[in-house]
Amino acid sequence: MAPKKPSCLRSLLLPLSLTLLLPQADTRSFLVDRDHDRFLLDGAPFRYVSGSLHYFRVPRVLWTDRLLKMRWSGLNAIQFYVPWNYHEPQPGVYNFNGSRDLIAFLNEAALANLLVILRPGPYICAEWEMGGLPSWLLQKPEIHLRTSDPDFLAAVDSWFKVLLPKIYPWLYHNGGNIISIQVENEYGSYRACDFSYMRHLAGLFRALLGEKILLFTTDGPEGLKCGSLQGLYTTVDFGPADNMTKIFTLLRKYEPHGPLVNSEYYTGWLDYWGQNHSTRSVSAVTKGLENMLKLGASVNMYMFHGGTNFGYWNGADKKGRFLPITTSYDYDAPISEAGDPTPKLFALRDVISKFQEVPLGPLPPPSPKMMLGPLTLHLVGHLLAFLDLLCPRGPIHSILPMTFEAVKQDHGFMLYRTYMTYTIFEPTPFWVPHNGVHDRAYVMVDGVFQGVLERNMRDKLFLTGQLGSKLDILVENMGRLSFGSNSSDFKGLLEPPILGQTILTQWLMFPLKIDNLVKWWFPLQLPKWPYPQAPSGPTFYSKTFPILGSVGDTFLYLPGWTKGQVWINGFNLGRYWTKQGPQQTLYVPRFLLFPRGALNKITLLELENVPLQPQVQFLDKPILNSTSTLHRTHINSLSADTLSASEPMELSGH
Ligand SMILES: CCCC/N=C1\SC[C@@H]2[C@H](O)[C@H](O)[C@@H](O)CN12
Repeated sequence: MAPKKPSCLRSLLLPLSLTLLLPQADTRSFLVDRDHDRFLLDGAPFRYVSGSLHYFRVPRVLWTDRLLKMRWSGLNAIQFYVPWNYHEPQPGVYNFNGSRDLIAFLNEAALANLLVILRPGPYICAEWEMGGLPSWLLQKPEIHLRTSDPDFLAAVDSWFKVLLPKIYPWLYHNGGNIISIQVENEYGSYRACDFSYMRHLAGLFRALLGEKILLFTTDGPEGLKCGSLQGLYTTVDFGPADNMTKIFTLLRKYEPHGPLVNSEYYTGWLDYWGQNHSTRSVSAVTKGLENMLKLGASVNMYMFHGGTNFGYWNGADKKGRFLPITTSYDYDAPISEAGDPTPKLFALRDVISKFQEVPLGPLPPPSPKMMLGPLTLHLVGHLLAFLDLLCPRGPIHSILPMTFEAVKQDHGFMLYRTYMTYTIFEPTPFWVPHNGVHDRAYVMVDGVFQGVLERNMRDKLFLTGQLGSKLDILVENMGRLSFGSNSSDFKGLLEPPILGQTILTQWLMFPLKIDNLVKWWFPLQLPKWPYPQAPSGPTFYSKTFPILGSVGDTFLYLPGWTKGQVWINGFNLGRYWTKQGPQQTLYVPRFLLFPRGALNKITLLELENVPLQPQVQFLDKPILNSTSTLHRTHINSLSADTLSASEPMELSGH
């Protein structure tokens, strides 16, 4: 389906027979039939069986593959968010190119014969950085996010006046494939409960999208009171372990008539670094789906394909302590992070086939996988040795430390530097009051790594140093809170650190542009290391390697490394945290790799400790469920030849 075109042009684009069959834009409709508790599509009873996938977690070259697999699974619709921060990196600067080409994704979905349930926010949650809100909103520190705060609404209006006109032609009644649009996201779970805000959003959507498009809200059962709004169709979200009858009965208090809708039926769940890998059983998920379909409900399965939090895009939760989301968003979904069908997919397809026609024909086979290595990486240099290149504009000086937001550093890392104003002979406590490290701080004195301070976890180190010694603190932003009562999750040193009895002042802030360095400046002449000790702490390692045969999808395995960031041929693959788990491998889509002997390059920024053998491997299977304790047993279980293989060998691509 293409967006609205003059009917004469449409008839030229389509064979006459098809033109006669397809309803013209002026007769296309997607409506709620309250008399019969159902949807109507072009006047005929319709129920959607939908699945969520996020274009912003899947490289564009893989969109078609994932969408066709979802169509083959029996889905007739997909649901996805639009992350504001993915498209407006700075105020008034917009990016809808490449893997951000939202219209191209809508078109790919149309070509796969999939309708679309769109969720443009402005807040989206989704375990995405700051729930999709741009961090530059926090340059006004007093802003009240997700409320009728005029500063927040002004930014929202400006963003939606760019976004919504782009999707207008893609609304179903205009000839496109968007059948409904969600306003906000689980607003009832947010402390503000600001109806003026929700009414403002509803008014903005109506003003820019017209009266015909179905607008809806989604909330958990406990959020319906503050999350629903008159004029917006109310839907719920719940998983296989929840009481469907009880929740749908509660929903009927808000929508006495019209189709029952579960907008997020959880097929799996998210993972946090340091916690066990989450799964949901095939039997429970399929049973719950069948029960809902028997009721005539429309259902969206969250997630149907999870994908990956590449780069720094993961969000975080707060459950007693700060919990960053892992790089993998596999979600134990029916389609795996690498795009492979799982037993859960086939079981769900069988259930769907009992209620509606599913496409025939074979599902595309799993993608070719490859193993490689182990590769031995070499030391490129300590992060401090590249400071001039990492911060070409030079540092910002301030008496007190400044946050990432104050210096307009959205993601990644910032170095904070001060100088010791007296000699400290005895190990002296060093800490940041009020849990003020957001989120991890790698502390160095004259280039020597002293240890890590971690939000909620580790708040004190003991330091010594000379008068005039450099005290360097590399602070890592581990992703802003994507759920919970306060999304104003400022990053950096939120308070001036204290050494002994001294509040440390006179700071230099170096916002680091690491991705630019990795992309453009490596390989470099090894910079001179100005300190007597060997580099320790944040250090770059790298390896250039050929792949002799064809390439396949693969999973980067970093045994013995601690925590850091990885780039493959300049692409930021995401964070690793081998020491914490449960994720032990990073998904590497084959299109990132050069085949047939061309040179590839892997670059690591290891933040803590490098293994004695600085090796990595590429495996043909992911390891997502191995916390550090389990991990050692897992290492032992890996076949000896896998671990002891010599340097790069011919690919076992298959
Ligand atoms: C008890 C759950 C409250 C938080 N809601 C969640 S956790 C996983 C999912 C995604 O974040 C999704 O974006 C939310 O809308 C609902 N949900």
